[in-house]
Amino acid sequence: MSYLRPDDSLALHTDLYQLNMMKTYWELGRADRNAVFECYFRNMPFKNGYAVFAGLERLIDYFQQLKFSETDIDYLRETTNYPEEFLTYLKNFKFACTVRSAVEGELVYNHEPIVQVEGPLAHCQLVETALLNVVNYQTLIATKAARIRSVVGEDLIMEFGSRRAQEMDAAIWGTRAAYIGGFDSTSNVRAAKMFGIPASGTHAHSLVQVYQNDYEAFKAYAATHKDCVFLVDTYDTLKSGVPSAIRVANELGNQINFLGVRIDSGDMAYISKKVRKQLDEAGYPDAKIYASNDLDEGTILNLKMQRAKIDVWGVGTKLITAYDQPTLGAVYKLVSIENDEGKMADTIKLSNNAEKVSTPGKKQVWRITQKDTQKSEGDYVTLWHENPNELEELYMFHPVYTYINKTVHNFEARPILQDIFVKGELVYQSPSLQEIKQLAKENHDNLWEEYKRDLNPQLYPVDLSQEAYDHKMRIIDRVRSEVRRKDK
Ligand SMILES: Nc1ncnc2c1ncn2[C@@H]1O[C@H](COP(=O)(O)OP(=O)(O)OP(=O)(O)O)[C@@H](O)[C@H]1O
Ligand SMILES: O=P(O)(O)OC[C@H]1O[C@H](OP(=O)(O)OP(=O)(O)O)[C@H](O)[C@@H]1O
Ligand SMILES: O=C(O)c1cccnc1
Repeated sequence: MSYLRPDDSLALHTDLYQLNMMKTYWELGRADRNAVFECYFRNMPFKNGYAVFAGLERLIDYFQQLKFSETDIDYLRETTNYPEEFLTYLKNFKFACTVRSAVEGELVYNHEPIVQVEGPLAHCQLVETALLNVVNYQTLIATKAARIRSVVGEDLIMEFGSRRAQEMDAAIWGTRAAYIGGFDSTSNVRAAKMFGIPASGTHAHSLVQVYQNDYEAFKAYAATHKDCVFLVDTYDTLKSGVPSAIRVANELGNQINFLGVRIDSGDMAYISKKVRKQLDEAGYPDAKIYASNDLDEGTILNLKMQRAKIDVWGVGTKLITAYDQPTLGAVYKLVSIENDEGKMADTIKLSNNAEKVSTPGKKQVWRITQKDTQKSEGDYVTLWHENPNELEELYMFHPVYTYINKTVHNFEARPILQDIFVKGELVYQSPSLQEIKQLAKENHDNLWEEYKRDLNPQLYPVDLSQEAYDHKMRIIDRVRSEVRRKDK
């Protein structure tokens, strides 16, 4: 394959402007200044009440392998005017940042840091693109999956998205994210092998088209497989598909496990009820009805409302492409930088849009839980040195609409950002994927119902500490008055 060099690395999986900024910092002696960047998103995906964090595993792999290869350096030499000294600097690059992050399966919310990178400015700058690439996609898909899980209840959900995913990486990592968010299995065998996710599947219309007859096709499949789910809608579900499935099941008896039938078109409420009746009357009350066809949480909820007799859901396109919202919109902003005196100076990005004004300073996010209910009261974003556990009561207020406030007593505060790398060394032991999935489920179970509803959930409070708020206001005033002075 001509496009992949033998030493292909992910170091160039970055925007050119990151390398150009690195060059500026390097040439002017700022590359090693300590910097803090934070990643956060501004709006809740799918207008959901929570998001499920995913992507850390791949980020860990990325940071661990982050190195410019020979051919990366050759490529830059050929295509840019970077001087040899800068190329040597890149060649010797060894990632030296401290990375703190929410763990996978954690519920996260808008306007709070979910990943923080601290270390040499040039290193922090290089990783922005890949970090956002991974977190934006995987957190989006895990959240979509959680929405779908929340409407199916205890039913099985199979991930069918690979053929429609935005390329191969998305199929693989989207599947993993979907599993974290609550899916039970995947049709993608490679993803199943890589991550230990159960692989599952039925068969396609092509099998029936090959035999040009439902009965012959199901008989062929049954002769070669013990577990059988027959796809019954190629010609006529009620008149041909289901009767043929029943005939094969009757003929083969215990030689097969007749698990059920799949429907993939038509009015699935109406058809599934008829199919249920046919299966029950034929003596197969345990045979399950599988359904697929552009399903998402909206259609599934609607089908449930119509009392569709569907037991297992196959979901592809609308999950893996996050059909109704193609990106999480997470950003990565500089919040603090070492100044000429060697002190950290907190920085801000101003905007006319209050939502887009960044919050200066290195921060921690604390999940505030009532001790008696064990339910979360909201998240409290503090400057790094603050610890709300030292307080008797906590005054929490909306960072824009400050009249929305409350005082919380008898609480505990759990830090969300965990140390993953310290000065380039991995210090975090990743849990198994099963443990991550379980954590996501427990977090979801422990959330108040009003944040979990599919439509118009309550806004989960993400508040700034008084100190973080005052600090932000002071910096806004200072920057504005400096701009005004220069303008005169
Ligand atoms: N009872 C129902 N209530 C609400 N939505 C449904 C119901 N039955 C099916 N749907 C959904 O309606 C859409 C129908 O899509 P479409 O018109 O492509 O299906 P079809 O014509 O039956 O099948 P195909 O084109 O794949 O042969 C799908 O998203 C499906 O999930
Ligand atoms: O509908 P999704 O949620 O994406 O689930 C995956 C779809 O993939 C298969 O269809 P196929 O590729 O044969 O296309 P078609 O049934 O849409 O024609 C399967 O029968 C599902 O319909
Ligand atoms: O196994 C299935 O039924 C399946 C797999 C991928 C896409 N659609 C259906």
